[in-house]
Amino acid sequence: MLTIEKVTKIYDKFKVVDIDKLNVPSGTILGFLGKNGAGKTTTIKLVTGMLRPNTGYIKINGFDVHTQPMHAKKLIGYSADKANVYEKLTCREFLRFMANLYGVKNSSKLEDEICELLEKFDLTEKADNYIQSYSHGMKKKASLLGALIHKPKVLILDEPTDGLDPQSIKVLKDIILERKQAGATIFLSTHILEVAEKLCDLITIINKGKILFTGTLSELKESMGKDSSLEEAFLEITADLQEGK
Ligand SMILES: Nc1ncnc2c1ncn2[C@@H]1O[C@H](COP(=O)(O)OP(=O)(O)OP(=O)(O)O)[C@@H](O)[C@H]1O
Repeated sequence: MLTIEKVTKIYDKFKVVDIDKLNVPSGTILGFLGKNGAGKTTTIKLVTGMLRPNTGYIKINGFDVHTQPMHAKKLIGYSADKANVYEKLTCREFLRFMANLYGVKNSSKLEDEICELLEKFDLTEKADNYIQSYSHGMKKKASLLGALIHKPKVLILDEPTDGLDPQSIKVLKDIILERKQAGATIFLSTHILEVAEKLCDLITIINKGKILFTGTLSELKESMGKDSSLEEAFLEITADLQEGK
């Protein structure tokens, strides 16, 4: 469960994030959508505790990210928009390191889980090569595996499909659905509306730091008063704001 309450983040006197309330229950995938510069990455950095809000609070399964950071951060798996990996490690070493960081001890079970994830993402052959030698997409996959290896209760993914090939996108979607079935909370930002449409239980649209809509896809269509696609609804909602309607 993820709770955002009265959170603002101010840069140069502007509120780049100004969220009154957002709840993502356990066992739910929320797609966080918005135009470039809408405030998605800043919100994600606030949720992961990398940034401190000017006002308000964020809770992960009831633990405040800023006043109880160890309890809250232990529950989070995070993959950044630009792959957050240690390039001087091999991918296998990186995954062991990430698991250990979150309290998972070295064991044959962990080694099996690492092998399984590497295989699913087609990284087995290069698993013992340094990440610095990887392509952009391979680094992104390593970063995603680092977020998944400890089976976090709350998974935060910033542009998770960016740079991935279609096979890996399918594998990632299946893993996200499995984690949801297991009761995880998944918060993902994306510009790929097809990903949001197919995968997400809830959609949030943010613009200029403020949430314009949160609900299911059918509620979004209902609010538009017609049977529009997510793309049409997204363009219409954000265009209205641009024109100051
Ligand atoms: N460190 C910073 N200093 C000043 N302004 C910042 C800083 N970080 C972000 N901003 C501003 O905050 C706003 C939101 O940026 P953010 O990166 O959260 O957008 P985004 O929705 O993730 O965009 P994109 O889809 O392009 O990645 C932008 O106007 C950006 O210029």
